[in-house]
Amino acid sequence: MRVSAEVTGGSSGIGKCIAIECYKQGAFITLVARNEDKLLQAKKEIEKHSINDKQVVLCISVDVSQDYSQVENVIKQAQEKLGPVDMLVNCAGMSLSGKFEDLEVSTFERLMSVNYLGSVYPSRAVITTMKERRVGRIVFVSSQAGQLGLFGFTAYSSSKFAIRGLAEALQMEVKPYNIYVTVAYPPDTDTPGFAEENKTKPLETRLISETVSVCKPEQVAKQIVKDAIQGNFNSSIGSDGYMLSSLTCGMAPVTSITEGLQQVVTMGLFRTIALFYLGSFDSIVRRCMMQRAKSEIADKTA
Ligand SMILES: NC(=O)C1=CN([C@@H]2O[C@H](COP(=O)(O)OP(=O)(O)OC[C@H]3O[C@@H](n4cnc5c(N)ncnc54)[C@H](OP(=O)(O)O)[C@@H]3O)[C@@H](O)[C@H]2O)C=CC1
Ligand SMILES: CCCCCCCCCCCCCCCC(=O)[C@@H](N)CO
Repeated sequence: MRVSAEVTGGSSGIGKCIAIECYKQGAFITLVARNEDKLLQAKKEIEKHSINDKQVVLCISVDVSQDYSQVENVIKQAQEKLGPVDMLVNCAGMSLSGKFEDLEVSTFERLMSVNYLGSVYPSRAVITTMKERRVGRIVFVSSQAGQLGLFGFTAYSSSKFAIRGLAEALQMEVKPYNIYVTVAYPPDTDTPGFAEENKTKPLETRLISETVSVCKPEQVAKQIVKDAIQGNFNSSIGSDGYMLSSLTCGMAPVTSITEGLQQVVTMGLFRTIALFYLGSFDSIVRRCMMQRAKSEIADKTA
């Protein structure tokens, strides 16, 4: 049986590693992103990992955040070539950080359209066929910053929180059709997108983020693909990832009795640990503010 996986943002970083991971397991791949050179480059890289000579990597150049009918059309065309999508991974996204008052209003609009609407459109385009076939996996790539809000991420965090609401509601709708939704919450991950983000990241954001160490995209991708295949609603990585997911489970669907029991038992402990983290984040913010005030005074008197 041939399995077809479609990965938005599949030309770079985490998305590319997810595509490689699926390809290694024998899937046919559709990569969706804007830049055609990067798409072709990624296609070549992915094809090195083939396990049989029938496997295909198809590239689609489209902006997932702009025009729904265009997204729907290209996905339809891809499905005509490679068959219906079994797994959709919504990984196209971007991050911009800065203090609330320093971020352009257009940045809020941009992040919401790429990170949120850019996940709605492809999902909306594949869901009807998935429901008809009674098969499917839809993966959303949120972020640890979609589990807690932190300094500098007023625009980014909200776009990543939005994904969670979408995923919870959608999962309740499609579960009877044997379709499983996964939301991934990666920590900082060493990708071209992360390097770009770091160019304008406020000091506070960097110091707070450094609480959790930077992951390799291959490792994040492996975990996401594994959780998606197993039909886990939650996908996280590392001990902080585990604690954050358990602590912020809210009314998220539960995948196993063990998972539910672990959440019940660990809640109080993890909240206690979280209070210490929150205290340390506040003191980072205060320290940075005092440092800036000091250097301003020094500049004036110099
Ligand atoms: N790296 C990190 O630290 C973390 C990342 N994440 C999330 O993981 C996802 C991937 O991140 P990462 O691998 O770092 O990012 P990269 O910048 O390395 O890759 C982003 C991918 O998305 C594509 N893309 C971006 N905007 C659009 C668009 N409007 N339409 C279609 N494709 C688009 C890019 O291609 P092109 O530009 O050609 O369109 C590229 O393929 C993002 O959603 C990010 O928020 C979550 C937690 C941590
Ligand atoms: C029990 C409680 C445990 C608490 C642990 C708290 C850790 C907070 C660190 C948050 C880091 C945010 C990473 C965002 C990554 C991202 O999305 C961008 N890099 C995208 O490019």
